[in-house]
Amino acid sequence: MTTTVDAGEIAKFEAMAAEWWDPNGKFKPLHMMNPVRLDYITTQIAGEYDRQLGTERPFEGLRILDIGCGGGLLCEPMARLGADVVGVDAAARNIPVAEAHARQSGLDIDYRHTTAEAMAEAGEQFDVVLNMEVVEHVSDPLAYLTACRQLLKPGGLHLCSTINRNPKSFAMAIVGAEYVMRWLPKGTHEWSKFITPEELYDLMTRAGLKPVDRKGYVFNPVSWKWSISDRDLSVNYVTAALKPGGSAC
Ligand SMILES: C[S@@+](CC[C@H](N)C(=O)[O-])C[C@H]1O[C@@H](n2cnc3c(N)ncnc32)[C@H](O)[C@@H]1O
Repeated sequence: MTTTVDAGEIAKFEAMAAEWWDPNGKFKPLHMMNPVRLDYITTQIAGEYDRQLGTERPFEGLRILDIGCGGGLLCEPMARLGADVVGVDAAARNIPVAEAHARQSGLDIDYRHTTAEAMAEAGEQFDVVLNMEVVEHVSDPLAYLTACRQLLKPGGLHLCSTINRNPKSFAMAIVGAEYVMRWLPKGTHEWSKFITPEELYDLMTRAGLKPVDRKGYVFNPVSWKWSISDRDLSVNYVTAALKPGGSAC
């Protein structure tokens, strides 16, 4: 089995593992983006599986995999919405941090230290694969996305966010976030590993997924808030894709 794990990238996340749940720590940008990420994720899942947001446990009965789950910033809200959640990360130290937080929150989440390809080889299947801010950290994005597709049931939903590659994303995501605002440790991101939306659509298609939507996440420095944009995918963006075959419902 080939691995898509980039050991250098994983070492960076191992070193920061204790800070996952500190809103002012090294994962501050993810905490700041979480409301818009969750807005997109919940809307897409509810639309695909015909669930009513605002009701109690609308995701009951859905099996969701959060691949590259980190400390569980997305697993926990999915579990609160009633989903059966598996969180997987290649960085071993993330797992006890995520488990301890879920325990404190009274949530039952199945966290595992493994990889997408190992899970796919074991034949695991999910209704939804969340693949948020991970693809820019793997060694082989095509092999990684192929494993993500294998992990979906036919008709299943793949949600993937990452960072565009252009001069603006270099200025914002690396110079701005790492050197000026110091939201992230220097060296967290490698600009050359960023992926344009066109490249991601092409990779997903080659991996056997059918892209169906893409949106940008845009930061407003005046309101200090993130919002979702139909047009501006110049830095952070998110995509939805389906595994062909079968019906999602
Ligand atoms: C930027 S963090 C995103 C965490 C989480 N998805 C979120 O958005 O809150 C990237 C995570 O992906 C994990 N990771 C990187 N490469 C991976 C791989 N090949 N398989 C599984 N996890 C990986 C890292 O250990 C890290 O926890």
